[in-house]
Amino acid sequence: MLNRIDLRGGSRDPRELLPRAQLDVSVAVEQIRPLVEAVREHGFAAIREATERFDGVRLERLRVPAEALVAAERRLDPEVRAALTESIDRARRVHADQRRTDHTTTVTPGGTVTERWVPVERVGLYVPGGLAMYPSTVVMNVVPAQAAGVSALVVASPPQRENGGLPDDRVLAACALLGVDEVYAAGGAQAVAMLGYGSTTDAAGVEPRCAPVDMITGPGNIWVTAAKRLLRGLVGIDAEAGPTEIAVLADDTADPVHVAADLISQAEHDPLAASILVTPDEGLLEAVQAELVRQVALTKHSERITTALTGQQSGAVLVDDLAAGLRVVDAYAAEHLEIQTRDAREWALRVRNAGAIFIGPYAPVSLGDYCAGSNHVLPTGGCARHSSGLSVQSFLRGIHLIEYDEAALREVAPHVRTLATVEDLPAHGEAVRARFPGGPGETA
Ligand SMILES: NC(=O)c1ccc[n+]([C@@H]2O[C@H](COP(=O)([O-])OP(=O)(O)OC[C@H]3O[C@@H](n4cnc5c(N)ncnc54)[C@H](O)[C@@H]3O)[C@@H](O)[C@H]2O)c1
Ligand SMILES: N[C@H](CO)Cc1c[nH]c[nH+]1
Ligand SMILES: [Zn+2]
Repeated sequence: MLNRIDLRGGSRDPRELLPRAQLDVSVAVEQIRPLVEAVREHGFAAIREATERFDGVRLERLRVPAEALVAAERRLDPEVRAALTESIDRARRVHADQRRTDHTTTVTPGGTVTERWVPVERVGLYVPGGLAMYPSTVVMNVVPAQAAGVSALVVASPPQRENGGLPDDRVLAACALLGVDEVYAAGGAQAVAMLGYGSTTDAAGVEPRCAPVDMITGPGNIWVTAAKRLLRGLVGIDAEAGPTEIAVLADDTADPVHVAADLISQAEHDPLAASILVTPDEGLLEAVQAELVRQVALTKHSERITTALTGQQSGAVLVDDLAAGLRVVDAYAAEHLEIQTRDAREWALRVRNAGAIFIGPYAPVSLGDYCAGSNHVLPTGGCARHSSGLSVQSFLRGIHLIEYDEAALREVAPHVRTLATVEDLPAHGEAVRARFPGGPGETA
């Protein structure tokens, strides 16, 4: 089912040989650029037009009324409430430990630098809702933002025809459970543009407008990811968290039934999702291929799963040994990496590039998607080489406070002046000299 890629005995850079989706984000950026520009110029009217085109919903208003949030929370199925509560509780415990404390370094007597951690003020959280509904993503966005101390949280999620043009009911309920009351029925690139530029909230412009945010986080399909890339700079964004990826590094100890189930679980998100098996064991590879055929036939979303598994972004990679497999998964930098080998933890500690690593037979990616306590908003498309998943840190800025007294500045002044001269920026040196009019020796 998966394309077979044989890297045994080869010496080429695995990055050239590894599968990745053909439709890359930069292509999608050009596709959605006119839409983002339209939202910037025409606000609600452009959002409404795009929503009708892509979501099949005619919007009357963007802002979800407070009563609808309360009602969704009341309607929540008790089992779903219990599961969401558990997910929130575990995520809160992990994210509380990520909080940062201010730190002061005494660089010299009388000279200190303090790093103060300050939350971003107003944040837009995107919660997907196209092929699947994502109340769990409300949890993964909101919990770290609240732990960081963000004061204004705004959620945007696609309107659903079945819910009268409001976002999915479980998504609304999750917002209510977490105390988020500013929620907009908008999806795709138009939602990201609305968050970035702001907009009036209804056709008549009667309701208060959605004020622009300082930062946009959250996962989404290729158009959401493209819009975030386009708005980067105007607003902060987290890592690009696009179509889901799973790589499994496995040896002969792995159970092919588990491996296949995990590959399928993430292919379920999107026809563009990527599932990759990396193994030195040809027997395991064949057994997983057979299991995929068997399990896909039994699963609900078999059509999009088959598209994802047979697409050029997915594959079964044969390597000489686990060390070679490690080089492959490092080059790929998967959003999710499972290690199903002997001494799995040892191998996991050697990995350099991955969004999150799931170790051993009892830590499937689905656990992390919902209830491990870890965050499921993770970098895709190779971004794990330079970025991390969503965390408290994503919502904080470290601001340096520089405090030097007269003696401390005098002591270092010659070095400042030397560097200013080297860079041919003499006014920089003068700004120090002006404080010591007594002469070049920095004596007052
Ligand atoms: N990396 C992560 O952390 C992570 C976490 C959860 C989900 N995901 C990914 O999020 C994605 C969710 O995708 P989804 O589609 O279900 O929901 P989505 O909310 O991301 O996208 C739906 C929106 O896309 C827009 N759209 C649809 N077709 C379009 C087109 N042709 N041009 C422009 N816009 C269009 C619509 O307006 C719609 O509102 C999946 O790819 C999933 O793998 C990633
Ligand atoms: N696997 C997704 C991250 O790529 C997260 C998710 C949410 N719901 C189910 N799965
Ligand atoms: Zn998932």
